[in-house]
Amino acid sequence: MDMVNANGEHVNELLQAQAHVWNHIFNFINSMSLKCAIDLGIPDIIQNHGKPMTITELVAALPMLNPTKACNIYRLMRILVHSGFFAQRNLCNDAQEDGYVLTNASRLLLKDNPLSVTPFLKAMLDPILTEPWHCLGTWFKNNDHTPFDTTHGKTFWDYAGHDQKLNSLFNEGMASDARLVNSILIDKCKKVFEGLNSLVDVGGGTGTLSKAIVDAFPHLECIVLDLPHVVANLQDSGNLKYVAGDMFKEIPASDAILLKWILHDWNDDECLKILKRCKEAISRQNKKGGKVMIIDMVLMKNEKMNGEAFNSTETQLFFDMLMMVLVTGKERQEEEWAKLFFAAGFSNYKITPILETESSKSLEWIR
Ligand SMILES: C[S@@+](CC[C@H](N)C(=O)[O-])C[C@H]1O[C@@H](n2cnc3c(N)ncnc32)[C@H](O)[C@@H]1O
Repeated sequence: MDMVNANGEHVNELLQAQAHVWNHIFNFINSMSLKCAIDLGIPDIIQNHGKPMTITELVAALPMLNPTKACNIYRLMRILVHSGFFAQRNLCNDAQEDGYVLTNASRLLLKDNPLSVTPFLKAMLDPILTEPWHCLGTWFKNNDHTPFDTTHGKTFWDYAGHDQKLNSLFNEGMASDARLVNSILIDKCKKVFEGLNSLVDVGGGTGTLSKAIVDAFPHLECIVLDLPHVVANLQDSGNLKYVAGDMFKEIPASDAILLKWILHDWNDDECLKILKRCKEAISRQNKKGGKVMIIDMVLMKNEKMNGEAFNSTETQLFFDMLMMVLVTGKERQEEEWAKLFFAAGFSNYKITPILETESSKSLEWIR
């Protein structure tokens, strides 16, 4: 029955609104519970058990668990079952017990999974990256470039250059995403690499994607250009070379340039500078022009955002906010990308969808 309170408000609607607010207030509990499960090694323990694992077995297998906390593990597991990271299966034993099993999402968090996203989770949920979210409101009222700068007094890139912990966490997080993209990109976009003799992976991190490209196209000479603290101590091997430098100053000459998760880190003016440096690098190699390959997401149009694909819309919006809080970048809709490409002097572009949240844009530049 639809009850109305003394103020004339519909009680059901009021309660739904309250639940909506509460769920958003407590959204961080999902991330932090997941982080805790990773800290405790729960996905790997369940995987190694080889069959559905009862709560008693799980508690017994958790290393260093304080015995007084053992009675709380089922509460952590309950919320993670609710959020889809574990499922429960009946063990068909006399006790009619349930055992925990992994889901597709927690399989992606296993240490031995070559596509594990755990390094990305550890980087994104480290307090160095989560603290700036508390400064978002302050940042809207001050002159700082990013909430990260407001919190830490320096840019994200400067911080990583001076703090080995953030440098490693971030590089490993990026490498884990690159591994997942590799597994799909090289097959789907083979044609893009055909006919190229050289490639510079600008901001290529520790070279995970470039290594896979060189393995798939052994004739290709590939340079990974990144900041000195990222490529220090990395060994060249075969056709793959590391160069320490600044993409805003100069990019080594090449037939083609790869920009994976670079342009979304920067605002439009900064992106224009990077794209111009890319064009210069290509024209030094080949007067006839060349190709810039961009791997980034294309934000869906506003009218589609409230449509059926709620999960990928939310992922895209999360990434866009992340770019605002940590760096000076943003996620872009196709029109925004096109404006940028034409402003930088490119004559054409082609978009190839890879994942729901990522796509590869290849820019043709013909002189
Ligand atoms: C979001 S990460 C992407 C890494 C890699 N492309 C990937 O997707 O796995 C951005 C990269 O740009 C690099 N970077 C930032 N500023 C740079 C600059 N001025 N010159 C060269 N690289 C830079 C960072 O060190 C970092 O490795």
